[in-house]
Amino acid sequence: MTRQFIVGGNWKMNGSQATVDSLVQGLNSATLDKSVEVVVAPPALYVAKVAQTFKAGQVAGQNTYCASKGAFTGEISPEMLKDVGAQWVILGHSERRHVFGENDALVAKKVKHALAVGMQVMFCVGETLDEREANRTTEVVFQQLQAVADAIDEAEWAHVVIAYEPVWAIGTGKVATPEQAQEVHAAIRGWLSDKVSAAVSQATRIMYGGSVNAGNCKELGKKPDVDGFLVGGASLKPEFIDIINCQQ
Ligand SMILES: O=C(CO)COP(=O)(O)O
Repeated sequence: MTRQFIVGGNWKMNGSQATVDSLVQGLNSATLDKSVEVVVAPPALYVAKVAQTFKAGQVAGQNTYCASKGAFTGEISPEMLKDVGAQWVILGHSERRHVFGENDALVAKKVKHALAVGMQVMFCVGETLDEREANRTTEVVFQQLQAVADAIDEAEWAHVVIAYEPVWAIGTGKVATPEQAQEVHAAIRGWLSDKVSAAVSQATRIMYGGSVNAGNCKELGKKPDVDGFLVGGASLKPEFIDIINCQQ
């Protein structure tokens, strides 16, 4: 089963109208590997603008709430993202979990709602350093997966990409080794086979995220269960193009 390689740029809370324009222009004019699916996730305020101007791929929101509308001050719905031209949303990012206190139950509700609306979801999982050092990596990741698996139907996995982002590797410059990434990706694929289905296990793409850059992407990308990257800091720099083209 060939899974299309996917590279996402999570811009997090960075940029301005001017820098967003120049990032989009840079990607639009670059020569990108056409076999790679590219998705960029600008801050919510810039999603509409990027959806209109970005020609090199698709656009994601970085978060949404689990309701269509209503008295939820400060939140946006997946319907709103879709309305302005985004097809994707990142959910369960470790910064949402650890800085904003989102738990597995809330993340699962958000995934369920975004899928019901017809969005594609990048669903993030990953362990903290303490959890890794206590040999709890797969226990934590499987628990995060289980919450979503309990909330969605087997067919809905077709619209989910899993992003394995070890918390200790995010924004720290400490990248997982290709072997560490492969080990967890293979465990996630095994879990999908046991708990969802063999077909979903084979078809679901698993991206790696955490200090990916132009220097380490080639080796990570060679691993059989690494189907792409979710890139933070380096997605704001010209090297994002090298990461997209890492398989050439
Ligand atoms: O959180 C990430 C992507 O969602 C990874 O961030 P960095 O690439 O900056 O480590």
